[in-house]
Amino acid sequence: MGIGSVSPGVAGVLGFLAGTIGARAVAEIGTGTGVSGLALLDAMAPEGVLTSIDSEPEHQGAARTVFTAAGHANRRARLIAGAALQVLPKLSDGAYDLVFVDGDPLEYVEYVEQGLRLLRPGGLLVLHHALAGGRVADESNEDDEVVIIREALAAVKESEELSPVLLPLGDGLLVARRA
Ligand SMILES: C[S@@+](CC[C@H](N)C(=O)[O-])C[C@H]1O[C@@H](n2cnc3c(N)ncnc32)[C@H](O)[C@@H]1O
Repeated sequence: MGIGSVSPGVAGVLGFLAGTIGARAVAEIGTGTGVSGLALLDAMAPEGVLTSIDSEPEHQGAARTVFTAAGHANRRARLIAGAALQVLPKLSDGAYDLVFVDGDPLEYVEYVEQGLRLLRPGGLLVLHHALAGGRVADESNEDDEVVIIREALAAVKESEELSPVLLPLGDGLLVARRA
């Protein structure tokens, strides 16, 4: 899956979701070069803050340049360099309106668990690559990341706190609302 940015369609849906709920606090796993982050910042409440995690500081440097060029003040993007599974436990319970997952697919089960903890009631969990380009539905495919994504989707489906819909955008975008 690499470090590719979200597609324009996925960026559009992210912006639509963040704008519709008037998001003031968004957490993102996988800053990359800032394509999804920019869509979120553009659509969030004017003083809203994006907290975005990436293990590669140079990716975040590129994202910062994009955010600044678009006119977003530094205080609106809290970029945290580090491994997601080390950073996420330090973020506050129930403090986020939307959590966007676009990090390491091998960690998706833990991201779902952490995302649920971070979201306020009514908040949205959004998982990129949820269909892994059709590989998730191919029962003969047992690649590690595909198996883990299936486990993450099962955890979302089985959670009594999450109501999911799966959108055929990019290589699958799962949106789940926390009760
Ligand atoms: C698909 S890219 C994110 C693209 C970004 N959302 C965008 O639209 O521009 C995935 C990013 O996750 C980061 N990443 C991968 N594994 C990670 C981990 N365990 N912890 C934190 N970041 C990670 C990579 O460095 C990469 O920048």
